[in-house]
Amino acid sequence: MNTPPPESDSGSDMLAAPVTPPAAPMTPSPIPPPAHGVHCACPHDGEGALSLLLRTVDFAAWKHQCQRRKDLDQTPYINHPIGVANILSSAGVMDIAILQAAVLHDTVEDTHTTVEEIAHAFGVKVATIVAECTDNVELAGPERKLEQLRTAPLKSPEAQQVKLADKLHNLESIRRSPPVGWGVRRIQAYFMWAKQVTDICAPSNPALAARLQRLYETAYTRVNGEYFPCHPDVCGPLTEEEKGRVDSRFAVCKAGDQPCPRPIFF
Ligand SMILES: Nc1nc2c(ncn2[C@@H]2O[C@H](COP(=O)(O)OP(=O)(O)O)[C@@H](OP(=O)(O)OP(=O)(O)O)[C@H]2O)c(=O)[nH]1
Repeated sequence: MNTPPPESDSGSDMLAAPVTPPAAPMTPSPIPPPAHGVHCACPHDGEGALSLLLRTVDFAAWKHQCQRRKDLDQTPYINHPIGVANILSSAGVMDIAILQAAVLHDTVEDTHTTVEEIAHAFGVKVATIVAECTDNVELAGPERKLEQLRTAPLKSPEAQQVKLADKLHNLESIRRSPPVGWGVRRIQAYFMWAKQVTDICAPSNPALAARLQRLYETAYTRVNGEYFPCHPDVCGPLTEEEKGRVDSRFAVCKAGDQPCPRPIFF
């Protein structure tokens, strides 16, 4: 007895179509292949801005996948570069190369990525901005900070805008949830140094500069239950609105969520 052909829900003419064996199932790999390493050329022919930006975010997420921020909640590192790009875009920056450079700005400094790799994947303009935003990691902390001050006026307006957004994101995250172990003095020292850098870069994007100025004038942080001005020289008195903001660090957590109990360092 002949067995009937398997039923199809795709209409009768599908029954007449030649049967092709199903493709072999893909073996899941523990680590997905770095699509960005396979794809090259910059940008891909005909690639739209949205696709290009997503490819850039995917590349950066891959590179930062093992890294966490220094805050108590051990936020995934990639939140920072995405946040920096979002600050620029919400300030009206539409140059896709600047947004891509923002997403990639810490890949060379903090991962094994090279400027050449970025140039290959995303083009020379993006790679040049990223290189300008990359500190010389061979310098010790204080020298690196002086070097940022020395080089800030020499940077392109594109790189200066990324620096403004980078600092704004770092400062806002310090205000909300300072890195583990940072006391008031360290927070204030970071704010004072950051202001010197952003004052130099301010003309590249007045809207971002104005946001930073507001932050310097209003930001407080809470350490051991006490409120302190983040920038001791320019900050005004503590307002109720600011107090609420400082206290809102758990606002993004759902009820029952806990911050990571133990710092993880990579
Ligand atoms: N605010 C904040 N910063 C964090 C956090 N996690 C990591 N960082 C990074 O730490 C650096 C600031 O800490 P510092 O003590 O001043 O720098 P250092 O560890 O490299 O010496 C910043 O990078 P940088 O390259 O040294 O300075 P920048 O040029 O990005 O400002 C910032 O991106 C976090 O949770 N909050």
